[in-house]
Amino acid sequence: MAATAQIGVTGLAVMGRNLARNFARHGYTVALHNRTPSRTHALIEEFGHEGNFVATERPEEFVAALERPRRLMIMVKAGDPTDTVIEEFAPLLEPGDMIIDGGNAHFADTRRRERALRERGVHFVGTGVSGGEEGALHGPSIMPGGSAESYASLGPLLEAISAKVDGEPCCTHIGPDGAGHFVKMVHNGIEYADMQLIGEAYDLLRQVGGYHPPQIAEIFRRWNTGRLDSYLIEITAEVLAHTDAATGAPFVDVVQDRAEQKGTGRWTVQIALDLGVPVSAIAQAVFARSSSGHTDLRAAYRDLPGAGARPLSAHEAETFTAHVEQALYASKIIAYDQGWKMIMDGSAEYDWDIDPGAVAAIWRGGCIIRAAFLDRIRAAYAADPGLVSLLSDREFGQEIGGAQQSWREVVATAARHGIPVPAFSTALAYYDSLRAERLPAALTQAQRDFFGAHTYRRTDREGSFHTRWAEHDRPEVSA
Ligand SMILES: NC(=O)C1=CN([C@@H]2O[C@H](COP(=O)(O)OP(=O)(O)OC[C@H]3O[C@@H](n4cnc5c(N)ncnc54)[C@H](OP(=O)(O)O)[C@@H]3O)[C@@H](O)[C@H]2O)C=CC1
Ligand SMILES: O=C(CO)[C@H](O)[C@H](O)COP(=O)(O)O
Repeated sequence: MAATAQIGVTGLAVMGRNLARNFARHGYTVALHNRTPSRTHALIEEFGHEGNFVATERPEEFVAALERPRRLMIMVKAGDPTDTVIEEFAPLLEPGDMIIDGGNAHFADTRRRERALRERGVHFVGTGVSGGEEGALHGPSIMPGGSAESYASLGPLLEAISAKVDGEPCCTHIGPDGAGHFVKMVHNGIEYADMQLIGEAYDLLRQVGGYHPPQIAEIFRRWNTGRLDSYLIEITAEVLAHTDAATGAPFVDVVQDRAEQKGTGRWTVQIALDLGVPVSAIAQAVFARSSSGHTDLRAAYRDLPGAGARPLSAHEAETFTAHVEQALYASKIIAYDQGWKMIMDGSAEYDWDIDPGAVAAIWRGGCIIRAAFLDRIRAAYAADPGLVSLLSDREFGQEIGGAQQSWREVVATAARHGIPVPAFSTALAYYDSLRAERLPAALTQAQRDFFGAHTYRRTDREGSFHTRWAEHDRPEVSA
């Protein structure tokens, strides 16, 4: 077989198929492979006219169809299937060739795979891809890791198929080995938090505001023309305006209220715990999904006493809606701030040298969390590349300051009406913890010293100290 393809894609389910079509639509010849050949043939039959494809069935044929250095993209189910596919293709490759894993792999797996393939001279490029099925076809946000050398060869192809904002590609080299998959993982963690916050806003507008789903869809549409302008707000309006054809009920009412997850949000929280980064809004979003699925616990708690929601008057509901918009925006700033802190701490831990402004820039288009807001984050890092927190940026600081009274009103109202708002309230608690002059952490340290002689530091002098709590006069000693 002649080596005519600039890129090959193996794994032709929703993502791989559309990425392959996107490459072909940009003029690249694309070799195709899938474990089950019928998917390859279906793609050719339906979309073969869109560009130059080389359909293959055997791994040897697939590799032989690729120009050197070979660029072989894997779009299969993350986890063991990715290792299976690597083991199948790696022996057929030569030094300088590239394997690009565009699946949602755990970055630790990517680091392991990159190390192993580097020993054979093959570049392994763990690449985050976001945008879902449509994004894959029309322009996703792409987060490649791996070596700078591999990016020099691969970058132009990925940039060509990525989304564009102001003419700039939503793709950049994130950093070595697992950096791309790490950043994609945090993207998904933020995605979980954003979705949970939007869900809480919807619940409040419905149960306290007394609005029906189509009215809430209108509110979201209005918000989508302002500072909350984002893909997730846009699709929420579409979902809420949709009527179920079978029952005539609002579609949202016929969907079971048990949220599922594939794992990237959970990984974000697990890794955040290891890094010691307090991503509390993301964690609450993960826990909210898991508690929604605990039907046994929900049945056990259902009849317990609590406040019930009492809809407000129309006039009060209008004021309340404005408060909810402020609370949603303020909480969103916190969730993104936590995500960025995690990216920067991960970058320091693994020596990746990630550019925080570049991450904001490539998330402005193509990805699920794309939002007008990301351009503001990009601008904040452009103004101060060493920004410790988004809230150190004057504009974000002023905005959250302006929103905080409404935010408190919303969290208090939710508590009074018995509406769970774990993400709104944890975001507010995070804000208040970090701005507090003194925290009860002092008491925690004293308790730890009492029961475990763990020592404490004093406010008035240097050093570590221990109080001998069991002795009568409780003497303090230097530790
Ligand atoms: N769906 C989405 O919105 C997004 C998905 N992703 C990630 O992209 C990747 C692809 O996702 P998606 O398109 O949804 O497809 P799936 O995750 O559903 O994976 C299906 C593909 O994996 C192949 N596959 C599964 N097991 C094996 C195996 N053991 N050996 C070889 N091939 C195998 C299937 O082949 P076969 O046809 O033979 O069964 C099929 O091509 C995943 O890692 C996913 O996490 C990333 C961003 C968004
Ligand atoms: O990567 C994605 C979007 O960015 C995928 O859609 C992912 O599956 C979303 O996560 P989950 O299924 O856990 O909600």
